[in-house]
Amino acid sequence: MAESLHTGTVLDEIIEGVKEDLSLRIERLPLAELKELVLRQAPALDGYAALKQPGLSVIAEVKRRSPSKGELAQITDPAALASSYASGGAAVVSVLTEQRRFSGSLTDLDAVRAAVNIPVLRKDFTVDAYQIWEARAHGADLVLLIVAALSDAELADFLALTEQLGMNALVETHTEEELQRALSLGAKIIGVNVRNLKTLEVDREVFASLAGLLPAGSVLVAESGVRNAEDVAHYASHGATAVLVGEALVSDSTPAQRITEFRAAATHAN
Ligand SMILES: O=P(O)(O)OC[C@@H](O)[C@@H](O)c1c[nH]c2ccccc12
Repeated sequence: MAESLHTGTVLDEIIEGVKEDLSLRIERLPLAELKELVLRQAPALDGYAALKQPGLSVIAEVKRRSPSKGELAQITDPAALASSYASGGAAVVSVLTEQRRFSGSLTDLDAVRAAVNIPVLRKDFTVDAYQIWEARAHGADLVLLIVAALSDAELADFLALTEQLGMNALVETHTEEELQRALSLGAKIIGVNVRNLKTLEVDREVFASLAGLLPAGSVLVAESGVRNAEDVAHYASHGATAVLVGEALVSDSTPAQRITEFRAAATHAN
């Protein structure tokens, strides 16, 4: 286990709850049965290709609440929200499935999967291979792997499993050390979360400082704290190939237009 798991941070607390909820699901549906469901799924869509398209890609998130801000929006119809994201030109829809802090669920993931034909990211605190099988069983094409929550051995295992399942991983980093670990284990899609998950503080400058360390041509996602087109232009000018946006989209009355505006802002930044 990573050292961070013993220090009592927000991340540690979230993961504790995730593990408790997970053990109940495993009791209800053992891994062998879950694997049967995966066999019945259509093959995963290519999330890497979707993010590598020319221009800035937007990963638009279905996010009900957050530990730092509480409820963000009353999302009564996650399928309709996801459809509007797709119509605005989102490359990928992210669905938060963590229940205790983010009020997400696999039900939200199912609804979104049925509503759109672009790649879907299951956004959760992945600490067990079971969650990756589960993501695929529910039609997700990508999963989030948070480097701060995983040992090298776990990260390597989980990357291999996503590949085996035809999926992609968004590998989230926040420090140079985490970035180096992600790169040395062969992560293809790197995320830089400007929010520190141990303290929940946002520092947008973290993005530029880590982006500069990456080889040219990397698929690089700027995560968190996108408030407006200016923030998007800022990340794009520092090398983001994609931005991951939650709050600014769920709290907007016209999210499709907002996505179109974000994509245009990046064109001007380069
Ligand atoms: O709502 P925002 O500030 O646009 O952030 C979206 C996304 O980056 C954030 O939800 C996030 C990034 N990494 C995470 C890991 C777990 C849970 C949530 C997250």
